Amino acid sequence: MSDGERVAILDFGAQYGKVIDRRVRELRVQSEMFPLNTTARHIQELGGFKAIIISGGPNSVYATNAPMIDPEIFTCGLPVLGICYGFQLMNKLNGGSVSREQVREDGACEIEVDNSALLFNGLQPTETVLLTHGDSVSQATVAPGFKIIAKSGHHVA
Ligand SMILES: NC(=O)CC[C@H](N)C(=O)O
Repeated sequence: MSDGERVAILDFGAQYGKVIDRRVRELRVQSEMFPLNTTARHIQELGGFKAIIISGGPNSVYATNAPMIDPEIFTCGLPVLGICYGFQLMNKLNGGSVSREQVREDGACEIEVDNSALLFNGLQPTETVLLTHGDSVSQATVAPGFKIIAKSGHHVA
């Protein structure tokens, strides 16, 4: 990205929202955090945004009053990275579904990564990451047109 270009982070209440912000800035890309109800139109009117990140959050997409997102976020032409709740919401709103697992994954967990995917360039095929979720998306529930490029399922801590 060049000067003046930036990433919009929609904050769904993750404890690590500020960490996402800091990590993006460490990549020398400007970022700005917005409340979860920010519209795609608002982001476009501000100008200069080249991508959108949707953070995680404490809710389940099926909970009563689960926070929603402007669906135009997914059609406004900007690439979108959904993390945790953000990813689950993205999957649901694009025709997939989300299921509640018997066992939560919290803490350090091993994940398998398709490091031929651009997003994971430079990572090892197996990485240890911090997870906190009870809902999941699987091959059976992933939205049409989406491709799974990382998966969890093995607790290591
Ligand atoms: N980390 C998150 O965003 C968690 C999302 C959701 N509450 C879950 O348990 O799966």
